[in-house]
Amino acid sequence: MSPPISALSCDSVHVRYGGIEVLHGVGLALAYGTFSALVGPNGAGKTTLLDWCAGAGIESSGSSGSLLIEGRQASTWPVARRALAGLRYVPFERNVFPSLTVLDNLRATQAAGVAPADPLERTLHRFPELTRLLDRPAGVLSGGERQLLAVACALQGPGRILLLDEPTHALAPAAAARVIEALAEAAREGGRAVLVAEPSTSREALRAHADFIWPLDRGLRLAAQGG
Ligand SMILES: Nc1ncnc2c1ncn2[C@@H]1O[C@H](COP(=O)(O)OP(=O)(O)OP(=O)(O)O)[C@@H](O)[C@H]1O
Repeated sequence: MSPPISALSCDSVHVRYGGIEVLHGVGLALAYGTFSALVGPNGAGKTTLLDWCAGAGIESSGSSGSLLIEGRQASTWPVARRALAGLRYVPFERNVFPSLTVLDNLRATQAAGVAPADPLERTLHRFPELTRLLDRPAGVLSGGERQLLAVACALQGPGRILLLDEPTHALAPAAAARVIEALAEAAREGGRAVLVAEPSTSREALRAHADFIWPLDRGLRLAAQGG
């Protein structure tokens, strides 16, 4: 019997910035229905790896590696094709439309004609902080409010493979726990493949909910833990 096809896997990923290699042949694999964490200290290369998987502008910087999305070689695909294949990337910055209101950001992430994966009422129940902000331009939100909105948009949207760079940054412990629980639920109950990059496993909710931890340090990945 052949092994199950990963939602997303990458292998032998090398990335260089201006001749300096910062990822030295790393890889990971994500399965639908699982919640994973890419964990490493500042400068380990977490953002670089997520950017590379999402095709976010570093393809031409001297990088190489294999990327499979549902078993199809996707490393040469442009961002839009990766998105059509179900990949949704929530970068650390510039993760909302600043000139649109919070409500319009939430609407904009839904696919036309497709019921949202997470209806608006559920999103607002999950993140009640957003309710009083619905008419406000996203560009004036605080860092934590913006993170909540970015996560809510990803949960509402149609993406089945979610990559999120430090989604709990700037959040108080209780809100961070709700974000992690919501993402873990999207994986377990929604059948999505979810990967968050975080600097450590100090958040209790992350330790409690992560099916797999992928440690990354100085561009080198150690063996995955969990499963
Ligand atoms: N555009 C760039 N040009 C040159 N070097 C870069 C660039 N972006 C990142 N780097 C370097 O690549 C290495 C990995 O950075 P990266 O941002 O991927 O790490 P990280 O694990 O996400 O760190 P953090 O937790 O601090 O966000 C760092 O040494 C960083 O200085």
